[in-house]
Amino acid sequence: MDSVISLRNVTKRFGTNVAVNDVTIDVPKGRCYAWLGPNGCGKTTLIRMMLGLARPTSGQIAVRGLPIPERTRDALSRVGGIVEEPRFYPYLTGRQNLEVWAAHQSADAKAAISGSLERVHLADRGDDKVSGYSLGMRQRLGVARALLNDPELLVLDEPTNGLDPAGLAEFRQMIRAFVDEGRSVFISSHILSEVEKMADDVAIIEKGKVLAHGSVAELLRGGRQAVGVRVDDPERALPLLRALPFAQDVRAIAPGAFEVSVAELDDDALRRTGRELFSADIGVLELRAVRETLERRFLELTGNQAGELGGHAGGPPTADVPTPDDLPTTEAR
Ligand SMILES: Nc1ncnc2c1ncn2[C@@H]1O[C@H](COP(=O)(O)OP(=O)(O)OP(=O)(O)O)[C@@H](O)[C@H]1O
Repeated sequence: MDSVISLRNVTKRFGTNVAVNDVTIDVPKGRCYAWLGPNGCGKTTLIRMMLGLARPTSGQIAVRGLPIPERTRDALSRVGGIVEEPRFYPYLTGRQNLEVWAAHQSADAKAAISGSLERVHLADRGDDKVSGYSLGMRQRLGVARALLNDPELLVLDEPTNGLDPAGLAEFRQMIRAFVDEGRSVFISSHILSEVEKMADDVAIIEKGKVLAHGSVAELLRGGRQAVGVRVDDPERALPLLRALPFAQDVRAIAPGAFEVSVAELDDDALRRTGRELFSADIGVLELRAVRETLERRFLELTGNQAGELGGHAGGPPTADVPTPDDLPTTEAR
């Protein structure tokens, strides 16, 4: 596989605290790779090491095939990076900030300023002072700066922090456009739903350790699927649902609401579940396909309760729902 970043047994300790723990991954070229984990799991530390800003305690890092830190300068010549929040001179305009930065780079970087501002939809605000920018605009200006050296690889630490829904959608489109041009993007994030929409590949991290990695599609395929129903007569519905030939198990997830786990979630499973309930004259208030999400997968892997990803996860609505004694208990996922 052609990889743009390669990590081999990378560990970083701060005293007894292991911030990054024996990480081995390859980030394929031409894709968006997400490093996903809660606050404090070592995201910034890993990115700092990849950009030559910190040294690993042990292990090897290569970016664009060149070892870090020995060949950092060459390796990063076509890499744009943002570590933590991008910082700017507030009393200068967006364009002037880019000019200051480009002055330390190359003539090409200077020539790329207007194009970069356009790419991040800041062309019309480029001559306003950064002190008047929203957080989302500063994030985008950071990306514009990262684009000045025509990067093959963008490395962005929590780039969607603090963006509103419109800003998020715009950011996602921007990232996808880079990837469509054949560039590679490495982002860190603790926002599961965002990663699911934006990334091709993901590594799920807990306490500096990789719990699982692979393409988002693969990780989701391995997960649980179910038919979700809400009914007006749960007591009569439960035995009917349990008797469905394709039901693997039936979980109560809220008063009157169940999930019937199935091996294959197709229209037929939905149709037959509905028909069974209707024909027993049970009111069906809701009938839906429940597919695996990265959030569920993350919670399964970590055994965490919902919402532990720094308060942004907004987990499945199952964890705190009281469950009738005679029903199978809801597992924290
Ligand atoms: N310079 C440092 N000295 C000592 N400990 C550090 C240092 N930098 C990071 N750590 C510790 O390493 C661990 C990982 O921190 P890091 O900032 O990489 O996590 P993170 O996932 O980026 O968190 P956040 O999302 O909150 O920024 C934390 O326990 C942190 O306290």
